[in-house]
Amino acid sequence: MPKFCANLTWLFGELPYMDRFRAAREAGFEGVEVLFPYDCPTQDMRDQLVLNGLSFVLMNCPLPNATGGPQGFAAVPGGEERFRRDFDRTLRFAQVLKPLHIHIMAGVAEGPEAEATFVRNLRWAAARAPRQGLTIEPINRIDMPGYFLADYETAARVLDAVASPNLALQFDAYHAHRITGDAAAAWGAHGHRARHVQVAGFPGRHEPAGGAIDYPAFFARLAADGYDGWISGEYAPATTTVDGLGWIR
Ligand SMILES: O=C(O)C(=O)[C@@H](O)CO
Ligand SMILES: [Mg+2]
Repeated sequence: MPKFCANLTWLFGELPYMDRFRAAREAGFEGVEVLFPYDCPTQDMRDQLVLNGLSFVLMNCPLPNATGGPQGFAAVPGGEERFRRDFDRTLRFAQVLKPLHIHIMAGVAEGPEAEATFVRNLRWAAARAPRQGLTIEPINRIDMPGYFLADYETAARVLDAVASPNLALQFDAYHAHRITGDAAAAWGAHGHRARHVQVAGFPGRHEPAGGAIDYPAFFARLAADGYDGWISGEYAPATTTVDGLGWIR
């Protein structure tokens, strides 16, 4: 049985943030992720997780940049100090929130020097928090122009170079389809590196149903491959969140 979790940054947006935890539980989810859980009282959020018996699956590093500047510095040459400071701040939140994974964002950069910077920073982070699950995620450059990590071959090289047991691939089927044109084939080639999966329909990034990605087949493939991590709904509901949850059944 797949473990589905709800991305509360995208789902249940009809509700105030703190009410989304109970709504997710009532809708049948056993886990949630929040991309940037930084601007709410951390203990209140922890209480919601415990009260509703929810696993906290994932959060992002770094904190959102309130000045509208770049999001993520892990692959930005010259941004090492900023990356380390941000990572340590994320770890302080993580001590309370206890996420299974922290997704480390690469930021906007390009070229071999950026890749070398990414590897160095990830090695540092993996050693700094050896018991914390960490992920990196290829994100398509149409949605995030200039984002460094925008293909699976680079992700594979970086993961091999870092070679740390607590760093793995975050496989977002929506991005995979936009990057490669075939999410299922990308999973076939790279899914063995994944410890976290996110899903959304293509091309609209609504519910994972009825678009270009055959999700019933994709979920069956994950199960056949022995994937036992979480599958997160990270999409913009086409109508209301609850009305759109038929895909889980
Ligand atoms: O954009 C995505 O897809 C993500 O998973 C986010 O973590 C990026 O903010
Ligand atoms: Mg994603």
